[in-house]
Amino acid sequence: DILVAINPFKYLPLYEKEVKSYKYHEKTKLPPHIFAVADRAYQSMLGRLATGPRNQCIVISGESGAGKTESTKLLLRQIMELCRANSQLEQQILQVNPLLEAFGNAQTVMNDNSSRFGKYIQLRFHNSSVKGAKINEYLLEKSRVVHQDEGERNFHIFYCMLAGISPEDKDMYGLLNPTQYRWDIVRKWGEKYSEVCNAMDMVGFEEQEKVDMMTILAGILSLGNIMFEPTETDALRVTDKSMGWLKATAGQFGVQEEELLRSLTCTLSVMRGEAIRRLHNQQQAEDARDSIAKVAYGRVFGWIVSKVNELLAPNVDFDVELSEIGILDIFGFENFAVNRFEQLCINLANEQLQYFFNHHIFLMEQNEYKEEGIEWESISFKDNKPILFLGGNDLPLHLCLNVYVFILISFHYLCPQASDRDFVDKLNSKFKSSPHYEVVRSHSPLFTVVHYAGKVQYNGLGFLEKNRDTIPASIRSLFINSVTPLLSLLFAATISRTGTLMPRKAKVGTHSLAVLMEKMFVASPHFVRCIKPNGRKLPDQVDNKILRYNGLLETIRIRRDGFSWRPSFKEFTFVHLMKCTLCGWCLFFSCMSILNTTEIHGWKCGSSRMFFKYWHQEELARLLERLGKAALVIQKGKGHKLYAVLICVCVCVCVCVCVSGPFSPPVPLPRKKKPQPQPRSTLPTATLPTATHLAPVPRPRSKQFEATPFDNLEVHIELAELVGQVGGEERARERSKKRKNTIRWFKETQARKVVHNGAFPCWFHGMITRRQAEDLMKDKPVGCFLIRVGQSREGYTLTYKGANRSRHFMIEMQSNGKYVILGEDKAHPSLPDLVQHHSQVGIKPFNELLSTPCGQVKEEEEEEDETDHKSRSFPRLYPSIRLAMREIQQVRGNDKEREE
Ligand SMILES: Nc1ncnc2c1ncn2[C@@H]1O[C@H](COP(=O)(O)OP(=O)(O)OP(=O)(O)O)[C@@H](O)[C@H]1O
Repeated sequence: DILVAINPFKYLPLYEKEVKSYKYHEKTKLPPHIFAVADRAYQSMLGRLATGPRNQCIVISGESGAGKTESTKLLLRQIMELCRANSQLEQQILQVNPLLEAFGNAQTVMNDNSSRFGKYIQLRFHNSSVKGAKINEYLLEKSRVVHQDEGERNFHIFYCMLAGISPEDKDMYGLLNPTQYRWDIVRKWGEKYSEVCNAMDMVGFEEQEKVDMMTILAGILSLGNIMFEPTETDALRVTDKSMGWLKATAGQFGVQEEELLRSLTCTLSVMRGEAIRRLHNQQQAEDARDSIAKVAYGRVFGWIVSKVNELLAPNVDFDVELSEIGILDIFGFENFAVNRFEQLCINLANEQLQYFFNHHIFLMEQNEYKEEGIEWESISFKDNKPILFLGGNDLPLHLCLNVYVFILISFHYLCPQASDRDFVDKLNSKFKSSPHYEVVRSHSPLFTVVHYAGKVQYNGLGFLEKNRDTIPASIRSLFINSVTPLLSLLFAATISRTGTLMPRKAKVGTHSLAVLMEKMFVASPHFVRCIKPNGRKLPDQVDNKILRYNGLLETIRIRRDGFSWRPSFKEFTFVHLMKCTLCGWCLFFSCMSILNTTEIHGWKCGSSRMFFKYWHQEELARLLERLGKAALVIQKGKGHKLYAVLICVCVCVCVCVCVSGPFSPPVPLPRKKKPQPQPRSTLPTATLPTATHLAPVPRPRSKQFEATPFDNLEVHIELAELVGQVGGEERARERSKKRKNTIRWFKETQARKVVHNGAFPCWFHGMITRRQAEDLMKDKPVGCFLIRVGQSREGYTLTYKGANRSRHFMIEMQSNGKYVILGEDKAHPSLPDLVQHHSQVGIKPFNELLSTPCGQVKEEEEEEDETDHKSRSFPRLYPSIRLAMREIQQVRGNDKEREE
């Protein structure tokens, strides 16, 4: 199937809850929808759509601003919805997009939120639940950090950071007002910053890592403000005004100021064992400055991606086989006023994708009709192979090297001294007679490529340098020796040909688009073609020519007349017979006889495979399901009672789960009446029955760890109850061990964070049981809540008094020390923060607010907790950053005075 998605450029109520819950694979009459693509990919991966289980890939294409990124987000959301297992991993995966968007997207003239990198997201599943995710990123447009054409902006993260950061953090990182930076950073993106920080917390970044990364970004901005001037000798110097910026950059990058200056103003090379120093002229120094910024930014981005991959790696044994759904969202086709190296890469990647599409939809399909003897009137299409590949070679697609890439690489190896002009001359002489290339007569090294989507003129200036993309060894070793471990790690790592950060040395000649193509070729593809209805980004307006371009009409024709599902006889009988075999039916039936038992029409039979229209697959899946049910009834009748019992048990469990809801307590089993918990005078809150007694007993700070609300009577009673039962002693010992461990974990790692002004907040009830929590809630108003420590696991549970019963929410502890209510998308640095947040933002699924703390008797004093401040992370060279910033402010002050 191919989904044609037209960008509405306005809100449409198409993605609401009820639309999400449609069962697309069960209903054929539903209109086309991006959620249906998600559903089809998910069900096909599980082998539920009358096909065997297979890896899937969803290819999203279209020009810049056509809606690819939005479609990717909707696909991800829906797939997560379909495999909903309420695990934190799903929320983490959803947070990856805002994170990558902040660092990899920017405003362009074509799109206010344009992806400046390509991504292939691999979602990994075991059975029906998601187990991990991996992001592959391609060709980040790093040059944007130091240069933007008119109407274009820098990466979003810089705006977010400067607009959203608190004054204290600004001081800590060494940042000034946006207007103080030469690289354009003036727009306000306040809220986005907290969104990005939350995304990092949710995914699992450590606090110190975040601080180091933000400090590097601040360093990139400071670096941009370093200016040079010539001296009487040959050497260059940094202008007086920008000396402070040099110091700030050195502090932020964690390197020596003199060494940074040296690497900007000269190049060191070793010849025959002798070190030779070559002084830079002003242009070379500025180029060195810009290239450090580009490389540092590119590596930070690569690190974020590899960190995300590490944090979202599947946590399963190696021998567990995982299935996969891949989603490809690469930047769309681009044609700007000036098109550079980056545009050529982007457009060639799009060309390659178009070829993949043509290959699947037109070539493979029509070839199959011919080979299998199906009657077919051939549909012509615009083949873009000649634009892409070296003429006449018969290599498989993923091994073909693009002609331009080929020439660039050969230039790089064969003529290291060649200029950009030489490169364009070479292209001119090689392709002058090609219908897909036009020579441009000009002093500048210009050339035109006739792409599948239109003509684009490129400016070859800087092509060879950008293709080399190397940094001098002296700069590399400067950063490897940085006191900031993150920077040192970033520069010690190698970078693949497309810019991906590789912890170990990349294989020479890795052609990552080829690897991607290889992955996609072995998966079942689903295509989403995004269409930009007009170039003015306006809703309700469609330009006439839109439907004619990109071969859309031919695509629609082949979909209407063709057969999108073409299983071999073996594949078809495997699915339809094997399933039936389980119920003892139709063991030796052929494909034909299977189909003859149905009322499905319009399919065709080739010499080795079947040919079906797109709707046949769904109809067959429905028939199969009906057969499966019938088989169960028969099995029951034949005396397979065990099956029947098992099925009944499953149905009962499902019904129970559905009735009780995702967070509701299990139906309480009748229990022996227990004695009411008795208060222990020396311990606070946990076991005390009335609100007045629930007030925390303030204690001197030094004693806080001895006086946690633990070891209450109820625990001992429960344990005592177990002793005396069969195997009870063993179980009691086990439980007691678990509790002791949890208490130790709490005292050692948590107590400090929960304590406020020397006491535990009154909503914190220590280690009480679920039943105790519910008893405490009995007469409380709706909105009342408490937090308790898990009895057998290191973590917390929030008990909430809902409209007609108490609900229990697990609080997930992330590896980076953050707290998240399971299923929520906001991470919090502490439990008090979590409580504070959810007193204003409702908890899903009923949007419930925490309004009354259970046991609250007195207002908490508004005093800042010192422990909070002590545990903060700081940039490594914080004191020198402060000194430099003071110097910069002083210079600015002096300038102002002089002006006045
Ligand atoms: N389904 C949609 N509903 C409403 N608005 C949409 C939708 N899809 C896209 N848009 C609007 O169009 C803008 C551009 O979409 P998007 O960023 O997804 O384009 P793109 O194809 O990914 O572009 P690029 O290749 O430049 O990254 C969005 O910022 C949004 O305003």
